[in-house]
Amino acid sequence: MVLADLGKSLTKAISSLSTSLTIDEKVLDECLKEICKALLQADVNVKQVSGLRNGIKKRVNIEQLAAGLNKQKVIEKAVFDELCDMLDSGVDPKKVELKKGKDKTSVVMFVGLQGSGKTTTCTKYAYYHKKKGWKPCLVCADTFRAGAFDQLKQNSTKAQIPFYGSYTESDPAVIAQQGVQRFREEGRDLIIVDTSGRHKQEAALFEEMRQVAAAVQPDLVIFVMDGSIGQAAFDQAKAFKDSVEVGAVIITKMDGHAKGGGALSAVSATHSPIIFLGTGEHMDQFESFETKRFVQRLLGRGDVSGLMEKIQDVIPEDKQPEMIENITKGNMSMRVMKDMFESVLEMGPMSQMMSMIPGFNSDLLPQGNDKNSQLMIKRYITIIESMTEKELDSTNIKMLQEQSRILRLARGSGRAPQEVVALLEAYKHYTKYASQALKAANLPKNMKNMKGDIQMNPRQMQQTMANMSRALPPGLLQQMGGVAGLQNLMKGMEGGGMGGLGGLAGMGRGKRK
Ligand SMILES: Nc1nc2c(ncn2[C@@H]2O[C@H](COP(=O)(O)OP(=O)(O)OP(=O)(O)O)[C@@H](O)[C@H]2O)c(=O)[nH]1
Repeated sequence: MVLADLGKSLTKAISSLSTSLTIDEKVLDECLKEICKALLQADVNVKQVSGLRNGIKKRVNIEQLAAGLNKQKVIEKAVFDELCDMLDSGVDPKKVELKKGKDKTSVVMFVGLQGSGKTTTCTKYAYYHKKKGWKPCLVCADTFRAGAFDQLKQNSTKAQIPFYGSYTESDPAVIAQQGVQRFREEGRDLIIVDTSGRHKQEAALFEEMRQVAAAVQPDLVIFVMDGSIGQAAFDQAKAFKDSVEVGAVIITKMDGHAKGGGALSAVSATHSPIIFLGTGEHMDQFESFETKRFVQRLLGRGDVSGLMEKIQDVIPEDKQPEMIENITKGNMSMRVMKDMFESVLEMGPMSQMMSMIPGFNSDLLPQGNDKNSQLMIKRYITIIESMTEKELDSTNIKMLQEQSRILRLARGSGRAPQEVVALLEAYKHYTKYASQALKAANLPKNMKNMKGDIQMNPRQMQQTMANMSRALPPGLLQQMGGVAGLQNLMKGMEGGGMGGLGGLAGMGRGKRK
């Protein structure tokens, strides 16, 4: 999970309240001390930390709290609200959201220092929008770094996104203008322009940025910065904002960097909205940022809306009702199972998805296991691909388990017979428990509502996840810490594992966007 350590420390500090017999000023101060320590360790600026502390104290006046009020819940809510305030730039991210329109082309220009992850992020941003139905394309206006052209070209080929660049033209403004013109003529609706970086903020970089901006007249300028620099992000973000009209910020390298929290709060303090976070080197390690959802996740409450958004991204809308209905009724064919596996692969790393589920702890997935589970799913898909049409559409497990069939499938897919057996076992688990899980969550109804509110309360979510966990293929279950790991998890979800934040339950049911 993003900022896992900070999240753990905050949750621990809040949970400590539940172990005190009475919550008085002293207990509150102790809890606040731990919260402040965690934030300072994440490199959040001292002034901001002390502001947050005072803010919580103001919101929670222990002496004046009416008797009978649940003090712990009042404190939890105050912590949540103050963290949201600290990470809120004051600018509504919706204002900078790209709007799709008939015959409309949006031009987005990326700026940032060298090595900040700008080029990687351009492709992630293009890929993200491609999955949402846009027709993105990439223009390389970075003539400063020799390898930039090839890097962006390679990335765009991998993501199957059109690319424009030049080995011979040395003026970035000219390349940018030519690329934008070409793609406008081709009817692309999102043109992303990657610009040069420099090792440090210098006049030449800012001048070049202004020239490219004048040439392409961007609808949005996105500043990309490296999250590992912590609170130093404030000066950097401000310098870019003062030199070119920065509309939004993307913070990269939020995976595994202790200082990420500092970077987030520092950028918000410059009043620039953060719209995405980079959480790894791969194309799908990219998450949209929304303050409340982020804080919910930070405090172990998951991000159900984000998870639903991901599911919606990968399962075509017209296929959703049919797929959900089939699974709910327990009529899942191997063909549907293959669609599901493919969707899981597209959704990105398992650990990222897990961290969006309330109460799930990213620690449950041992490091490096994302790759193993993806590999296993790919093998299952290979086996399914060697099935006949009749087998693909069958829901008759007995027929699929015939020995001669297992051997034929193993030969046809080049996999071991044991792997075919494992796939059939996984299929059995899925059909049984996925159906129960969807019924418990009333998903067929909720799928229809997804554009609006998500009507799943935390208890339903726990039930759903309990069933879903049982539906996991045995190998995958093992990688998640086995049955013991899951039992711990479920216990945690029922008790303080949701960060002891059960009282904030209603807040999870907000709007999607
Ligand atoms: N761990 C991690 N690495 C990242 C992330 N984003 C980018 N990187 C890596 O950071 C390094 C620099 O990324 P680039 O995209 O080449 O940086 P750049 O800002 O375009 O550099 P210039 O083109 O020289 O300006 C590469 O090794 C990327 O793989 C991220 O979110 N997490």
